Amino acid sequence: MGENFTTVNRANILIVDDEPINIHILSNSLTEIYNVFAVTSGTEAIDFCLRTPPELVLMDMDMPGVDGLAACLALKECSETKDIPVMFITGHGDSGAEDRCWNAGGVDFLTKPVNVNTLKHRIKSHLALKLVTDELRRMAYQDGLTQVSNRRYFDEYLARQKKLNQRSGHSLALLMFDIDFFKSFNDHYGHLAGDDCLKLVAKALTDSVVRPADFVARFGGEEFTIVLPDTDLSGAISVAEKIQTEIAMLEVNHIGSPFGMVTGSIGIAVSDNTSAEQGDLVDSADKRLYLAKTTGRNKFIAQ
Ligand SMILES: Nc1nc2c(ncn2[C@@H]2O[C@H](COP(=O)(O)OP(=O)(O)OP(=O)(O)O)[C@@H](O)[C@H]2O)c(=O)[nH]1
Repeated sequence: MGENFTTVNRANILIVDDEPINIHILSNSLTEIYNVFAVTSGTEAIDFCLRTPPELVLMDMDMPGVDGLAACLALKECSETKDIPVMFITGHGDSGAEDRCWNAGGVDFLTKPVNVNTLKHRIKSHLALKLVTDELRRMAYQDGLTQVSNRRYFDEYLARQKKLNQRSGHSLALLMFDIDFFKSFNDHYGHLAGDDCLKLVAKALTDSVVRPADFVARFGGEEFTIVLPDTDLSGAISVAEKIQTEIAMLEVNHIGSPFGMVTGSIGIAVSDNTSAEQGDLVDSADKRLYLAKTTGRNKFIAQ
């Protein structure tokens, strides 16, 4: 004994098994260390993971209806659940069954009856690995200064939303936001104050959007983008107004601006089935941002 299994304290683990007795055995050996949840079918597992993604899934292979392999494949195909590690636990010890589990996207394979000690070690190791990969993924996709998503993630997210938007026929809105007279802000208050200002603006932008699919990213320098899925022109305009209010509420003094305070300009582009944007959404939003800049700043332009 003396082994410490709590590297990832109270991680959430989902057990998927159609036999309550198996759930009972596994859950009894893990509840002291982890938050253990259980469902009895592949369909319930997918629903659970979409609503409250656990850190790890222990998946039975054979289940009536959607079996473990199909459930794992479905989890791997969905962007919200694809990074949840799935460990298969099965009565089949043959290499064919094992191959099917790995091919479905499983990260591990244990045969019944499960050796509880082995199970705990394997879980601990997978959770430690997930912690590191989650952190690396976060660093790869987040802007280090403002903590909002970076340009790389924005490109991926927008491409994904465009595809969804084409399939559903719903509208997709994009806002480009740029701080006004930011060069003179840096020149007057210094670069560190400029960095603080960027952080405040990023927070104000994040506070301006409410839906889970709404997305804020730093496009580069003092320019940010906001992606609003399933949002039409009037929805995009109301978000732009909210952004202007939030930025005004920051009350950051800016002596080099005619407005006396930090403000921003916004270009809005919306694509939908009826009035598809000519060309690229980013390009359209950028052109309108430029127009907002050249016609006074501290405003938004939508068409
Ligand atoms: N502090 C700080 N400044 C940055 C950062 N990234 C870009 N900038 C500054 O943002 C300023 C952008 O200046 P310009 O592109 O001339 O735009 P502007 O002064 O805001 O003028 P308008 O956009 O026309 O209102 C430059 O001085 C950059 O150095 C950053 O990460 N931190």
